[in-house]
Amino acid sequence: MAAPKSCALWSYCGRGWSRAMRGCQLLGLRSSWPGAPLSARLLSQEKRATKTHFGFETVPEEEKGGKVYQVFESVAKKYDVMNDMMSLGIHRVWKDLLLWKMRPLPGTQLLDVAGGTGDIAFRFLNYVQSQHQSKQKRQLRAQQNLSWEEIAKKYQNEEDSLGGSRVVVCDINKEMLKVGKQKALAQGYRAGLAWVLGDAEELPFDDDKFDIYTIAFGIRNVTHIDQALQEAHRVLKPGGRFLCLEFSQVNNPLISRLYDLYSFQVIPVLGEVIAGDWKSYQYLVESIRRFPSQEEFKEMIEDAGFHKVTYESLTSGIVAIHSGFKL
Ligand SMILES: COc1cc(O)cc(C/C=C(\C)CC/C=C(\C)CC/C=C(\C)CC/C=C(\C)CC/C=C(\C)CC/C=C(\C)CC/C=C(\C)CC/C=C(\C)CC/C=C(\C)CCC=C(C)C)c1O
Ligand SMILES: C[S@@+](CC[C@H](N)C(=O)[O-])C[C@H]1O[C@@H](n2cnc3c(N)ncnc32)[C@H](O)[C@@H]1O
Repeated sequence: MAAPKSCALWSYCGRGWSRAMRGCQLLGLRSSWPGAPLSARLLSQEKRATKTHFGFETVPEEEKGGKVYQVFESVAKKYDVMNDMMSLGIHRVWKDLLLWKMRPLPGTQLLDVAGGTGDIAFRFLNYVQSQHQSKQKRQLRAQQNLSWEEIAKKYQNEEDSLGGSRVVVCDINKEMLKVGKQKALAQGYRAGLAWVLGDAEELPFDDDKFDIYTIAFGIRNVTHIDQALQEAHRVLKPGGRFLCLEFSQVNNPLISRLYDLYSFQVIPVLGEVIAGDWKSYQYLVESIRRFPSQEEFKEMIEDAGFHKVTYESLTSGIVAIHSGFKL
């Protein structure tokens, strides 16, 4: 597996450090190389010693990104079928609920980070298209004197059918995006949709670009969650909304016992049987247990500068949707 080029960038913690590293990269330098300035080498050694978690494993920070990349490269082709099997289709309801919470207005510019195979983007396009069609129907009913040609013209323009709304799917993994693009082609999604390879911790977009930022089942995999949240804040327009759908903490002790049983005894077995990949699904359930609780995550979102942060737990807290605004 070839880790993405931006792998070296995973070994930073703050923005300044990231920029310095990027500068070194552009100059073809690495801070660990003997030719690099002493201060950069010392910082690099310090960073190398910083540990994080990959599921229940403790790993050096700079290794986590590569490991996560491998997981999703490995599961990409079976990803959608696995989700339906493991969740008995419930993940579809959770994703629909995210859209209902979002209620995008005509002309919404959405960025779906860690968008993978496009589930959120396709739901968004369906939603805005049906909203726009209803609006057009209402307008047509009000303009009874239009000719048939004029009516047909209104329905023909594909770009127009979305009322100016657009979605950009951004994901770090080429294989996940490849599967997503194939799905889009097969299901006839073309207009208003773009696919971008990029890291949630260092988004390849200008400041104040998007009305809504979504991340579904993605942020748990990011090495520096605080950095990803700051990036979300940066790319949103003032007034823009952050929405995150992620596994969370089950508070009912009985459900929690059943959930643990299902997670640890069933999910990796399904992973092995269906996708031939026990390890990736073991990582999935372990990473869920490592993720902060609803309240802790809410605080992290507030720390990144978001206001009016709220959350809603779904299915007894198996997942939660967090929402916040950039003011
Ligand atoms: C590598 O990384 C990943 C790979 C991926 O493919 C996906 C993701 C990201 C995840 C998504 C996009 C979401 C979709 C994927 C999942 C939901 C899989 C993860 C699943 C869990 C962590 C477990 C929770 C699942 C659910 C609540 C869905 C519903 C499932 C059931 C109700 C289980 C029913 C199954 C059986 C009855 C089969 C027999 C099971 C046993 C013998 C074991 C014992 C099990 C039980 C007694 C029942 C299980 C009970 C629960 C799960 C709790 C029920 C809770 C309530 C009803 C509130 C990715 O990062
Ligand atoms: C469980 S999938 C979620 C896909 C999709 N959002 C969904 O709900 O089905 C997690 C995705 O996060 C992506 N990912 C992991 N780390 C990332 C990062 N640092 N930046 C962008 N995407 C990342 C993975 O490549 C993968 O496609």
